[in-house]
Amino acid sequence: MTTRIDYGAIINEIFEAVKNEENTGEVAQYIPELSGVDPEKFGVYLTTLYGKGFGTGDWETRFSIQSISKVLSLSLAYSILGDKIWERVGVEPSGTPFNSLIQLETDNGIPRNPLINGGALVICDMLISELKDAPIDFLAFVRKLSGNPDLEYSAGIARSEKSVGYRNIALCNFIKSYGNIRNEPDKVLDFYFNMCSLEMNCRELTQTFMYLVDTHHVTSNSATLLSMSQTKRLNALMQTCGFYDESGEFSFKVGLPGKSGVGGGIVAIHPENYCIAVWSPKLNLKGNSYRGMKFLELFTTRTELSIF
Ligand SMILES: NC(=O)CC[C@H](N)C(=O)O
Repeated sequence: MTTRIDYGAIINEIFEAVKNEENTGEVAQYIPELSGVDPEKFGVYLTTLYGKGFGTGDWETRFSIQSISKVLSLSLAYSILGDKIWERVGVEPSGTPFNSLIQLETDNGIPRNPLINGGALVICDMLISELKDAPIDFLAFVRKLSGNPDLEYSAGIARSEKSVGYRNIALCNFIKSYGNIRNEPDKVLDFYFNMCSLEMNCRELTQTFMYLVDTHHVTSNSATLLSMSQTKRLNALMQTCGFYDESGEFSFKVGLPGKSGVGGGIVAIHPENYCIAVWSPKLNLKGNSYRGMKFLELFTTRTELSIF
């Protein structure tokens, strides 16, 4: 089915159309180091299941992947601990912003899902307990997954976020008060800020996420990471929770499992078919890339390749 689609031509055409429209929204301001990123950056890359790649615009420029990293830490924790992780974090969409504290009190410190900040902090806590040195081991894991040994955290961005990280510090301490953070909050937060500061370009993102495209384990080394059922579950979580309180909208308009980050990146998966990454730093009011959402909506409409 997919071989007849000229991905390269379609990507270029939609890229030009979106680029010629007004670029609305704002670059994330609350992390000082991120606020200086050029708002006009715009890149796209698609990798197919069998490794063909198509890129346009600024796809070679690395950016801060921020919350997209939450899928990677979740995958690692899931591969180590299996279904035990669901005792400490839920699988329901939160319907609230990514850094919201509001449900945690009624939910006794169990975050609604692992893709909001509270849930990701609990996953970081699990990894600290399980790994010898979580920041180092996690980076090694991502490098292996991506096949790219020179991926790095951005020390500057991690430091910058930590210096104003009041919300995440509050979240981590609040969850700790319910006993759902086992390690020292400072240690958990340091790992979390490092994890979010990981930098990749659009192509590297698609290559890293191929394990979620290859749900039947036909090409990549994904079989060594997660079972087929676990892979499907991760895609289900991205479908329902990947865009915070805009997850319904993303499903409605794009129709793919995906994950966004406040650096302006979005990665989306068409299981058994392709992975696509878009980067454009201006965010809408829900914290998702304005052009990224627009591009993907047009892309799945044009190719008729959403999962629905
Ligand atoms: N949505 C995001 O990408 C948020 C990640 C960011 N590091 C934060 O914790 O606020």
